[in-house]
Amino acid sequence: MTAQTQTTQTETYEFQAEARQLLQLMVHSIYSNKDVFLRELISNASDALDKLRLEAFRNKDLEVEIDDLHIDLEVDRAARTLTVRDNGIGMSRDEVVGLIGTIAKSGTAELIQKLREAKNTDGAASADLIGQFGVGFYSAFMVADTVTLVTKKAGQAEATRWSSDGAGTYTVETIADSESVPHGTAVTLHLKPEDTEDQLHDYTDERTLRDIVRRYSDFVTWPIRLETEKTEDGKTTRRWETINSRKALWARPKDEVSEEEYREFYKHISHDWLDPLRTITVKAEGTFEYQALLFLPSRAPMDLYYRDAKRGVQLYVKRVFIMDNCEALIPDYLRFVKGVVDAQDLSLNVSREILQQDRHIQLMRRRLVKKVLGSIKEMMADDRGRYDTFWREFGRVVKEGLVEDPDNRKAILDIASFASTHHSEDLTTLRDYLDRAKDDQEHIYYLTGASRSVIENSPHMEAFRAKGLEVLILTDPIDEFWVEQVGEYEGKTFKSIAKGEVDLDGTDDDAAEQEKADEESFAALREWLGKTLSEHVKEVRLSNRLTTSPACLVGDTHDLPPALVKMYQQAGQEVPMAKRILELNPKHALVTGLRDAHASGGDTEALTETAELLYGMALLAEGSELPDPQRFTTLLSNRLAASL
Ligand SMILES: Nc1ncnc2c1ncn2[C@@H]1O[C@H](COP(=O)(O)OP(=O)(O)OP(=O)(O)O)[C@@H](O)[C@H]1O
Repeated sequence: MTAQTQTTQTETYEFQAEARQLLQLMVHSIYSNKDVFLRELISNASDALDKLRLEAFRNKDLEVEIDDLHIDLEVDRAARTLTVRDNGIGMSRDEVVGLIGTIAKSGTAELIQKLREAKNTDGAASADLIGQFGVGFYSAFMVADTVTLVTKKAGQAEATRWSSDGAGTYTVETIADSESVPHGTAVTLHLKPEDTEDQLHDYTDERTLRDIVRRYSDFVTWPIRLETEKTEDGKTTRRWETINSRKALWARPKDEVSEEEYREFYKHISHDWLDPLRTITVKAEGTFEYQALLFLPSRAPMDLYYRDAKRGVQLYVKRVFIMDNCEALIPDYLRFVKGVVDAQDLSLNVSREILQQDRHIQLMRRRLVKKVLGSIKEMMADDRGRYDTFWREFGRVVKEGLVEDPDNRKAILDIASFASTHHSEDLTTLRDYLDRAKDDQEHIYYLTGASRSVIENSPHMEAFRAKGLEVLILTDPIDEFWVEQVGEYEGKTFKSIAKGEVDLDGTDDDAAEQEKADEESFAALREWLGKTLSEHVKEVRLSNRLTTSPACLVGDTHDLPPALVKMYQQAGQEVPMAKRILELNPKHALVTGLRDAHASGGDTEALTETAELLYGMALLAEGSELPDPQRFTTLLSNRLAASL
């Protein structure tokens, strides 16, 4: 943002690049339902009133009147303007520049990139994308050519005027006669001409405004007022009329609230433009009374995986807004849940620190978590399609709970689903996995890796495929952590197929005899290979998990898997990489050939090179990196050249 011109008081600024790009999308209206601009402006005004009431309560020196807080819609039909005015907290000049001229949200750049791509192909897709983000104030430019904002921060003397046509720049000036400006914010829209074909309605029309407010903002706790005209006996009078019912939705009995009201409330608090996937209501009576109205969104927000991702639950105390992003109420792994919790018996002065320690709050949090997990479970049973959408969007985050929240492990595993070798696309629950398994199967087999195809083609999978045993395919980074910690589900232990020995079924006598013979005939090779590859592996043994590959690498049961070690190392922790075990397929020609060449005292250098190649191939087959790719390719190309 750079100041280009400067008069005594008016400065022209450029919008931050990302803000400019988003604005352009607004001006060119990628979103078909333009009425929602009013919801966004009312929502901002309502937040500003909440903030002022709280500030006045906390700061007794702030001399402001808070008995008559409201949002006014003012219409000037002749000038074709609509003003949304609140007498809330207002903004200082610096805040106007910082808050309105820039977008400080994580993920903005990615969103714009995606929007650009989607816009070229599909308008609906881009509207969907913007829905995940919420553009708030900027949506005014869908319906207005010019937007002017006059604001004065409560308790300060200076008032500021901001104005822009939504192109590259905006102006900011300090108002000379600041005294006469009341605290709060007035946003004036110079409306574009009506164009019903483009769903651009006449926003100076009383009926239109009433309808939009009733539809989107009825439950806003502050009065939304409209100046109406009445002609009686030839005399016209004007008066302010409150046009929203102001009923706090969470306080009303569930059966008296329509689905649509819940949906609009969700959009009001979440700034999401899509409908929620599920609505969850909680009511607790007794010594600690509270009500909660929570929602599962239908789409993951852009910033879900950023460190500064906010939690979506707001805390109210006796209908008074206290704070956004209340981390004491909902754990990190449910950070996507949006909603409101209204507690009766807390002080309005409650701070984040106090909340963290409050025993009642901890109990409340536990109950909310149970309710959310329970609701997901219900959705799994009664609406599988919705559950699948939910899990696709949020499953990765929910699985963090397996590590973060040991008390709810079972409940989380109950609602989790996983890719598996049972089906190429559909996910499976653990319950279904166990139902398909043979009664005597003691383990839930899994393999972690970078992608489905790497896992499916890994040599570790061979014997399991041959025996028709189902293996879970775990590809999310978080999977590496929880499988290590969770241990079991319904008495069956999780077992990595790349760790420890496998004993897939009782071996018959013939097989046992064969095994014994193999052990003897490969003993010398194993010993020699163990020495030759000692830098890389701690042991060489015969495998019964391979059918087609010559060799694979496996970990000891209690070793950390290499991917996990790498993650810890990237996070700056010193964790040594444990050497693994090289398993040989005694039926593979390369392995028997190597045994024979070694037994007959073949060229040591050539044998050593073959050993190195064998180790390298085992790494490649499981999708790991080679320690020295250059050397591997040299050895391999020499071999290939010699064979031609
Ligand atoms: N009427 C208002 N009174 C006081 N501050 C306001 C008002 N309108 C906007 N703001 C400030 O400007 C900021 C940006 O508003 P904007 O509507 O663009 O985004 P938002 O409401 O924070 O989030 P979202 O993009 O999800 O709607 C707000 O967070 C608020 O601090």
